[in-house]
Amino acid sequence: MTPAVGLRPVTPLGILAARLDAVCARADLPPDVAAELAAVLELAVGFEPYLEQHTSPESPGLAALAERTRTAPWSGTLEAEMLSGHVEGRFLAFLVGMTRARRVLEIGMFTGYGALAMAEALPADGEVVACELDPDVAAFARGCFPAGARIDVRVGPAADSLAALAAEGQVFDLVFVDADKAGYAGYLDTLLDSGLLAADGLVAVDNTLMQGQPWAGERTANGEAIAAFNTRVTADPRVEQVLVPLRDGITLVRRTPS
Ligand SMILES: C[S@@+](CC[C@H](N)C(=O)[O-])C[C@H]1O[C@@H](n2cnc3c(N)ncnc32)[C@H](O)[C@@H]1O
Repeated sequence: MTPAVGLRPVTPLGILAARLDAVCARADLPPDVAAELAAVLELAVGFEPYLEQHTSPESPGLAALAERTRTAPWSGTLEAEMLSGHVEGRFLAFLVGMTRARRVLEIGMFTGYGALAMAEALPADGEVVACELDPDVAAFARGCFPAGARIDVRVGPAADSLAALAAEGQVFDLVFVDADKAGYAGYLDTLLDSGLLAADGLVAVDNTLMQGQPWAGERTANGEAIAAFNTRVTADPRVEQVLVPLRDGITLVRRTPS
């Protein structure tokens, strides 16, 4: 996604472009190095806008939700950059359509962009259940959803919501995991072990590139958590997976065919 004006880059490519831009601005570069760096910068800067331009547009409801999120006064651990956005939303909507999902679960809703993108792609009898820890952002999301959006919001720690959903006997065809990174391994175990994930269900796990931290530079706590999750899931014989380099990385996971 193209970072909106004022938003800091949060994808490996966005960070790469910003760092290259800073290097290119240096006045002490030899002309041939400056010319080569400028060409590399052009490649990096144009990549994510090109994806946006060649992806079907977002619905008016999603565009309005994204604008309200960008202009809201965030504080604490929540920030506008958390929003998944146009290209990722379209990707999630494609997953709903391709898997013919009727029941979708989101773990980590924020202002509801991913939840609404998936809900828009559901058949008439489908539903999204979206888990969110923060009651204020859950209320913000509810205020953004159009009438009849078919999104059941569960407020509280996702581990508790998953236990409740499992106790209710709920089963999901598609699950989007996008909450606390340290919780990812536990969420995947619960989905696989509790019956929450349909036998042929698909799990999409967000931020599995975590701004490049698993393989480059220093790691934050989130970088450590994602590196450990990636190592664990790759070695897990219960599942097969592919890491799609969209935005900050989305790993698609499903049970290994028997
Ligand atoms: C990256 S944002 C989600 C973005 C959203 N999926 C979208 O499509 O725009 C992560 C969200 O997970 C929530 N979260 C963090 N820890 C959580 C937990 N333990 N249980 C439920 N939600 C949690 C945060 O409050 C935040 O709103």
